[in-house]
Order: sequence, then C-alpha cells, then structure tokens
Amino acid sequence: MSTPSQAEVRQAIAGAGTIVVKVGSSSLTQPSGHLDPDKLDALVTALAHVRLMGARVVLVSSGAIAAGFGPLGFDARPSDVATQQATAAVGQGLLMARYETAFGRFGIHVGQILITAEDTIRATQYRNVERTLERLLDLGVIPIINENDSLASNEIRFGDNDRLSALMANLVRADALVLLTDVDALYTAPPSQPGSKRVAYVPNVVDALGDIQVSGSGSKVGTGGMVTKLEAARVAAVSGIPTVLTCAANAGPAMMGDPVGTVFAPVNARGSARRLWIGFAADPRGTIVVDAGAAQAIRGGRASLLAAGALEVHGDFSAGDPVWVDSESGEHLARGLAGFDSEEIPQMLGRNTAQLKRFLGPQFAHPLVHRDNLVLV
Ligand SMILES: Nc1ncnc2c1ncn2[C@@H]1O[C@H](COP(=O)(O)OP(=O)(O)O)[C@@H](O)[C@H]1O
Ligand SMILES: N[C@@H](CCC(=O)OP(=O)(O)O)C(=O)O
Repeated sequence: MSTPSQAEVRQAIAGAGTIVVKVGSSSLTQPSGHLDPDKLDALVTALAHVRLMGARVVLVSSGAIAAGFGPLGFDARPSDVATQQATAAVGQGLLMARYETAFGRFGIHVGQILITAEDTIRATQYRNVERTLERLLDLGVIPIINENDSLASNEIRFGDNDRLSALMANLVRADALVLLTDVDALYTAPPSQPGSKRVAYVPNVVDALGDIQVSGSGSKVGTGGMVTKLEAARVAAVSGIPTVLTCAANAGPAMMGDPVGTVFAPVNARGSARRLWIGFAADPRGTIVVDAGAAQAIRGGRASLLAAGALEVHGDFSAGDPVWVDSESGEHLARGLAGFDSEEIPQMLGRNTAQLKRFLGPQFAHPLVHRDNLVLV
C-alpha cells in the first residue's frame, strides 16, 4: 500500500461513513477535575452535526470517575482501585444522563455500552458486541462506550480508553478514528517543554516516531497521556484506519478535514477485524512453547498449532483465553486463543492427532490453537 498524502488522509476522515470518536476525561472536566457540562455540550453539538449529516458515530467517552467523585463528596479523584470503581459506578449514570439530555436537543438517541477486555475476547461475546453496535448504528443511535470500570480487575482491564477506542474502530470497521484530548496536537516533545513543535502529519506511526518524545498524562484526570494515544493510532493504522488527534474544541473542524491537530495515515490495508482483535485486545494469560518445525509452520501464516509441535505450556488459562506462542529460544511468534485449558495440555504435548484420539479421546483431536485464532506478531 503506498503512503497517502496528508491531504488525502484528511479527506478520507472528512468523508468517513462510520467514525469512532474518543474523548478523554481531561476534555470533559474543569481544572478542579469535576465534569464540565459546557465542554460536554460543545462536544455533543459537534458530534450531532456529523451524525445529522449522515455519518454513523460511535463515542468512546471517559469521565465516569470525574463525574462521580464530586457528588460523593471527595475533593479529588480517588487513587485506590476499589474507590475508583465505586466512583465510576456512581459517575457513569450521571455522565450518561448528561449525554442523553445534550443529544436529545438534536433528536438523537444514545445507547450505553460498558465493556471489559474479558467480555470481548471470546468469539461469541465479540460477535454479540459487534451485532449490538451494528444494530444501534442502523437505528441511528450514537453508542456511548466506556470501560466497565466497576467490573474490570487490574489484570484484565483495557486500562485506558485510547486503546479501547482503536479496538472499537476496528470492530465496527470505522473509516476514521478521532482522538480528542486537552492538547491540540501531537508535539515533538511534551508541550510543556520549550521548543516542542506541532506534528501535523505522521505517515507511518509504526516506525516513524523515533524522534518524538512522549510522556504520560499531563492532567490530574487523564490516565494514559500521549503514550496510549500513539498506541491507539498504531492499532488503528495497522487496521487500515486513519486517525486524527486534536483537542475537543477542534472536534468539528477535525471531522471536516480541516488542517488541525495531527493526522496519522493507515499503514496497512484493512485486515480481518477479528484477527486484529486477538492481536491487540487482551494480554496473554500463558505461553505455549513450540519446536522448530511448528515455529516454521506458524511463521508461514497458515498453519494451526498442533499438539505434536508443542513442547511446554506455562501459565494458568482456560480454553478461549489469549496465549503467546513462543519459540524454544523464547521469541514471541504469535498470539492466539487457546483451544484447551492449560491443565489439559501437558498430556497432549508432542502427540499427533491419531495418538490424541486413541489415548485421550476424540475431543482432544483438535489443534491447541486453530489458525483462525492465531495472529503473527
Ligand atoms: N509529545 C507530546 N505531545 C502532546 N502531548 C503530550 C506529549 N507527551 C505527553 N503529552 C501529554 O499528554 C496529555 C494528554 O493525555 P491525557 O492527560 O491522558 O488526556 P486524556 O484525558 O484526553 O486521555 C497532554 O495534556 C500532554 O501533557
Ligand atoms: N473509564 C475511566 C477513564 C479511563 C481513561 O482512559 O481516561 P482518559 O485517559 O481520560 O481517557 C472513566 O470513565 O473515568
């Protein structure tokens, strides 16, 4: 795929039929960290215009914790996980009530989807989310997505809505991803550093960022800073989706293709959404180590991982969980969804399909990871 020009990428964003917009807590809050209804209203106005012009819009919105801590009587955003989760449970409803009223002024309905990594990694649940979003968009509704903070545990959370928004863009096969934050663009260094310059165009976010310095969140309320936004732009780019990153006040112009913020070109043609999801959505729970023959077959890109080529299994996982597939030297070859629980695998190691069937039963005569669930890294 040849690299498009900046103008072409901006044009593609302006013409997007389906658009995923992510807004961070820092763009919805006052300096004190509390939710700012005026900022929320201004964002809704920009999104409503795009929706009323015919685009399908998905909003990934942070802000549940920001909306919840004031009403609960806290002076600042809580820092321990349990209080954050409780605060998000209170704030999410308040946040949605604001969105419902604000979009209601334009006659637009919203629908809430709260999601955890765990919910979506298994094929059936992934398909359910996909189907629900599709139907909501067909109905003209704006789905509003947030991580299900109250259910997600530290180990399994997406961790930040930047990455979640890129995965959602992939899942709904969006034509553009819009990342809205409290800076107007990506800079060559954190904007507080003297001499940092705006970057208007990133033609290849996968390998052309060596000279950009990024840091974590600059605000009291945001979580991932520029690091997770670049990760989101990367996931979108390899999914074939262009991204624009700018401040919430520029949402309208950014979606019209005006020269604001930073645009990131797609670096791949669109791949299978499901396989990309396996590659990015969740952290592997274990590892299956394979011999040289299996490693070669997997690198070829079309083989399932058979027990005959597997040497060791590490970790505690269930069938359907994501796992690493590693070479004997410890190199990650692929990510995949395990076909068996980790405790079932040791007895299968090194056995061919006929042996598995004869000694363990026909239910074991299947790949450890089927090729449809295997993604090279
Ligand atoms: N190179 C950079 N260019 C722009 N912003 C940067 C850079 N490095 C770090 N940042 C910081 O990232 C912050 C945005 O991230 P964050 O606070 O997590 O926002 P959000 O709540 O929108 O997710 C900015 O306020 C800025 O301080
Ligand atoms: N899910 C959390 C926000 C998590 C998050 O990614 O925040 P941010 O970095 O502001 O986009 C909430 O709603 O408060």
